[in-house]
Amino acid sequence: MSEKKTSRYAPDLMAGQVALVTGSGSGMGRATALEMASCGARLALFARREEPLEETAEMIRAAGGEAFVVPGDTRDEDSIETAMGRIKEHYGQLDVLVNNAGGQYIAAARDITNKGFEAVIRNNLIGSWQMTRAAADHFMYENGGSVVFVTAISGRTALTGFTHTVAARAGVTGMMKTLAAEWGEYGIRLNCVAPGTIKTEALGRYPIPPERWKQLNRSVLNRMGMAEDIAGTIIFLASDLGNFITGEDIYVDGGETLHMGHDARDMINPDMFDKRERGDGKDE
Ligand SMILES: CCCCCCCCCCC/C=C/C(=O)SCCNC(=O)CCNC(=O)[C@H](O)C(C)(C)COP(=O)(O)OP(=O)(O)OC[C@H]1O[C@@H](n2cnc3c(N)ncnc32)[C@H](O)[C@@H]1OP(=O)(O)O
Ligand SMILES: NC(=O)C1=CN([C@@H]2O[C@H](COP(=O)(O)OP(=O)(O)OC[C@H]3O[C@@H](n4cnc5c(N)ncnc54)[C@H](OP(=O)(O)O)[C@@H]3O)[C@@H](O)[C@H]2O)C=CC1
Repeated sequence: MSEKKTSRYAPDLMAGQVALVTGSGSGMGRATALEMASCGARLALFARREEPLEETAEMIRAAGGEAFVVPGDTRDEDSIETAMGRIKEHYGQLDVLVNNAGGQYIAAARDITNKGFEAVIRNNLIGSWQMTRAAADHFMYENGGSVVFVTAISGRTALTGFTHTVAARAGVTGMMKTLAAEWGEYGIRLNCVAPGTIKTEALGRYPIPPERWKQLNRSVLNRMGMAEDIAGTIIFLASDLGNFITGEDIYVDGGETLHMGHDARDMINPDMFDKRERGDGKDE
């Protein structure tokens, strides 16, 4: 690794380890891949679009790390098998899987069709299961490993307009806990990171005007979450720092799920809400 690489963790924290990060062409997946590389991990980058993945790989290589691209769809078993085969060929091992790929559309529950519900379950629950099962089959039953799932605020709170994805993410959490109980004997640790509202380009795809994000940002820390906030937690869980942690579900949401029934400070000084940031990935 060259001197260009910077990390908040020790530069050899993940030395000798191979990590597969899904959805690593953008947002939190990219931030995680970059920081894992700066900790000495060798990366396999997985998503549907090759070009953004190549950009991430280039960024890693430019910083002196090692990465290669395996395009695929978490919903497609064949592409997952191909990816696992290529990782075996290229690195001969897989120690860490980050199931970060996902997405959904916003809709009122009464407007979600069965087909639409199923599409979101496939993208966010079944896709993660398929990746995890394949990683265990090909690598982790034999050598152990660590799996981190990126979910979303679910379980602790309702999120109207997102019934399908809340169901999927809560499903991932239940699956993770059960697998953690079953697979401890193979040395496989599994955990979830549940982001709150994180400032990535993805939020800009929602049909709301930028100024509305200030009001929607419910973090009590007076800022939006950043992709790096999530990356740091994923690495903590995936690496040896989290060696005795399995079956955990960590919310990284700036206190968004603290559930203030009503914020009475608004009656004392309404100006204190002015500092909230917009969340569509762009500047004010
Ligand atoms: C106002 C916002 C307030 C937010 C408050 C803060 C909350 C923050 C927390 C949010 C948590 C999550 C954040 C993020 O995930 S960021 C990511 C942003 N999302 C995206 O980037 C888009 C992701 N979506 C997709 O990739 C696809 O839509 C999906 C994979 C989910 C489905 O694709 P697929 O190809 O499998 O399915 P089809 O296109 O064939 O469609 C099948 C049926 O699904 C329904 N559908 C699909 N898209 C939509 C849509 N945009 N609107 C309505 N319905 C949709 C539909 O029934 C389809 O069937 P038909 O084609 O027969 O109609
Ligand atoms: N931003 C936020 O506030 C929150 C986000 N989340 C979740 O966190 C994760 C990362 O979010 P964020 O970085 O913001 O979003 P992005 O949209 O930037 O990243 C998601 C990535 O997943 C990939 N992807 C999506 N579906 C598939 C699939 N079926 N197979 C393979 N790759 C896929 C996409 O790449 P490609 O299109 O090339 O396949 C994309 O790069 C997502 O699961 C998201 O739903 C959860 C809570 C809040």
